[in-house]
Amino acid sequence: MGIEKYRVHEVAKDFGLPTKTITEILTKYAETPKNHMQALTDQELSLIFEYLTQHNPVSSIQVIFADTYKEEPAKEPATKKPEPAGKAAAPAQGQQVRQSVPAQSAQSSQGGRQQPQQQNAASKPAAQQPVSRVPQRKIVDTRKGGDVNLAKYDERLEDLGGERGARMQRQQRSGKEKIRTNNQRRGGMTFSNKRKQDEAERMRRLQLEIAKKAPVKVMIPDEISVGELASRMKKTGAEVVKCLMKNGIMASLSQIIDFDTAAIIAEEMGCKVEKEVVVTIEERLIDDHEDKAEDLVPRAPVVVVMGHVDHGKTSLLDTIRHTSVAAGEAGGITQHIGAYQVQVNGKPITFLDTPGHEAFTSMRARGAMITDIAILVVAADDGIMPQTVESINHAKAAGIPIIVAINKIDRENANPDRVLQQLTEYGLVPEDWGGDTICCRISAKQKIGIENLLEMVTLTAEMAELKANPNRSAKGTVIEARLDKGRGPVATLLVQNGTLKQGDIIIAGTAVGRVRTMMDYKGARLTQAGPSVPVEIAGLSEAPSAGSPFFAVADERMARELVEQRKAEEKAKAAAPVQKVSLENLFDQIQAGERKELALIVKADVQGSVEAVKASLEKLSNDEVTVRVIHGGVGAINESDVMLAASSGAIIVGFNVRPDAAARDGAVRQNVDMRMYRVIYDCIDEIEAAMKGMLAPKYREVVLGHAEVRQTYKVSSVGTVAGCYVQDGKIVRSCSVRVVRDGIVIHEGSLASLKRFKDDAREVAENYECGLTVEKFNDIKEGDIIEAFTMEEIPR
Ligand SMILES: Nc1nc2c(ncn2[C@@H]2O[C@H](COP(=O)(O)OP(=O)(O)OP(=O)(O)O)[C@@H](O)[C@H]2O)c(=O)[nH]1
Repeated sequence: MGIEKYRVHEVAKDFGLPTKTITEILTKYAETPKNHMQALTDQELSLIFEYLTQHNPVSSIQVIFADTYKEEPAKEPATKKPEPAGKAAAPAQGQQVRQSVPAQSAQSSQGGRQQPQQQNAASKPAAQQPVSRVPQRKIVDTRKGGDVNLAKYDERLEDLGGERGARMQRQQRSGKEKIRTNNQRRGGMTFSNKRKQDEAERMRRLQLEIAKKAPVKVMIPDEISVGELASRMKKTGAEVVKCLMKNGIMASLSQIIDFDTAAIIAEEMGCKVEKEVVVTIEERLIDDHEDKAEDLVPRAPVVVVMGHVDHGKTSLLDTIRHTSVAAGEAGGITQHIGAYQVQVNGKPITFLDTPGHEAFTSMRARGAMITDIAILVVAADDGIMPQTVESINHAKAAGIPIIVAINKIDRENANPDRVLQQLTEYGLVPEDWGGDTICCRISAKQKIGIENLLEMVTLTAEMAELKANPNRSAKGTVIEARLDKGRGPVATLLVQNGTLKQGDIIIAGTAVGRVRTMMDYKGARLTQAGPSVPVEIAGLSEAPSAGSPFFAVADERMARELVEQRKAEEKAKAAAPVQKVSLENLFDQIQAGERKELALIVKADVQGSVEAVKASLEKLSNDEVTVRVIHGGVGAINESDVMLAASSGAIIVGFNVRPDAAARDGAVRQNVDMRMYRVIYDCIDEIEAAMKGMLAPKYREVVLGHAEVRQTYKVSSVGTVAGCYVQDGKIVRSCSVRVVRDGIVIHEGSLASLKRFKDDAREVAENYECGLTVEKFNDIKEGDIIEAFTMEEIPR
């Protein structure tokens, strides 16, 4: 077209249109919108022409010719001044011109020269009709170029250039053709594009519709938060919460629900459920497959010795060890490694060489079930004592058989029958009396009845059909571990399944390493150890904690990765509070189906109270939750009670008793809920309310401190003054106090006075002495503990 730098505003001006109209056309149809100063490409120009052509149709063909004539003279007036003739008749003439055009069309070539005068006259009305100007422009550029002028040029070119001209002409034609078809295509494309878009939109809607109808497939892992489930089902959180509520589950978006619940909800909401199997490093690393029955072979039983203080546990363990060693290899030096094995009639028995139930319970608290049988040592001259009862309850809670060893029968005042009688009170009916509890009379010191006891152990083990598969990688539990100056971390391991070999890579808690050396309890080097064999090994990166499970693994790199992961988890766990059972969360746990049993430990000042409370509390059992007192005893709440509570998920209930310092610390550390009561009915009411979710404790007791009574003075006008030493915390004048004697609360009330030397004191801090009197209580004795406490409102 030969138009160079034809700017938007120029085009607009030429068409007599506002620049905005042109830019609008471009915005609508061109690829890039333009502002008024920008130059237009040929394509954009033709686009504008095309648009204006389509939107400004010409009324008749005459107009075109009229314009053709008008166009040329338009250039000439500058040189040739138009004659002012017929000025008045101009409008009418303009009309005439248009009508006369057909007659002139035949001689169109001369038209240009013959018309100036008329044109001049016609130019005015044309200017007065801006609407008609637009089509005029359009026609000049497209039609005129094609139909009139080009044909003329073609003729000339043909004459002039011959072949070349013909070629050019062809090119020109095809070029023009191209432009046209391009234009046509453009227009067509806009149209078909729209259709295509419509079509695509329809298809999209259709697919959506189908997708909506087809059930969404959701992958649900073992546990999932309500929010995550909602997003996986492509539903809103509210919809899911509503559905959960419909099913009787009150859960917020962040709450975790198990697979079964999630699956029910998902199916109800029209989804197809698939279980998501998440393979952790642990699962990849640790071979935890079930053994086939044919691979299993009998293994030695693992036995623990329990009982009351001084009833002879250590003596019994020593006797057994020495008897067996003496019998096996005379003069053999035994090494203490926390566990050992003895042979009874060619059958091995593994003893955990850690007397007492502390170690046993602490392991169980970690979930380690390592013992198969418990030997309960009861001194025949002493009978059943508090720790004997604890031991019975620990073993019962672990679900292992108990063999009673009635010890010290050599003593003169030994009364084994009384022990048998007492045992029945704890549900252990001796075989002699028609029950199924094996009771052996022994003397650990005099080595009487030991063999029989051991035979009974093997017999019990046989009954239990204890088996393991020695042909797999080893797994077991850490019995104890320490840091040896020369050998580094050393651990006693009990292999529970498989065979541990020297050089194996093992992982135990956050410890990892290769088994560098392996020894049995006699200190003899071993290259491998099968099921139920205790060994001491060196080679771990650190000393693992007792009770941790260990595994022999194949991939050291992955094992180290797992250790790192565990360390990070431990760190996170240490930062997060542990969710254990308490009366406050009991109802929630029952509701969530997490708790079917409420385990309680009852401690009271007298046995009568224990029995009464036990009976009343167990009667609270209902369809949803069973109340079970797993241990009851007389005396202060001790660390062992706390450990049992921690390992069994129990709440401790105390009547007129207090926890000792170790128990208090342990309870805080292990998050064990301890409830102290003075009246049985208060306890029953509170637990009943907690089970029904109606517990509304508004106040919480805060212990301020403890003072020990060192001296007492009788002052006639005031009563008994106690000279005390504040052991911990502080004693505050306005606080409440309880007087505790041997772990038993003998009085609860408030202070009548608090003095430092002769002056009244508002409070007395730790490690200071003070004098105090208790309101309406004068029976204070030396050695009593004054516990100071206040009631604090629990913020809701
Ligand atoms: N006469 C007699 N004394 C025994 C017998 N068994 C143990 N004793 C004695 O009872 C006391 C306590 O024995 P231990 O074996 O230390 O008792 P324990 O149960 O291990 O005690 P703790 O380790 O304190 O829990 C020791 O003086 C033993 O000598 C026995 O069969 N006969």
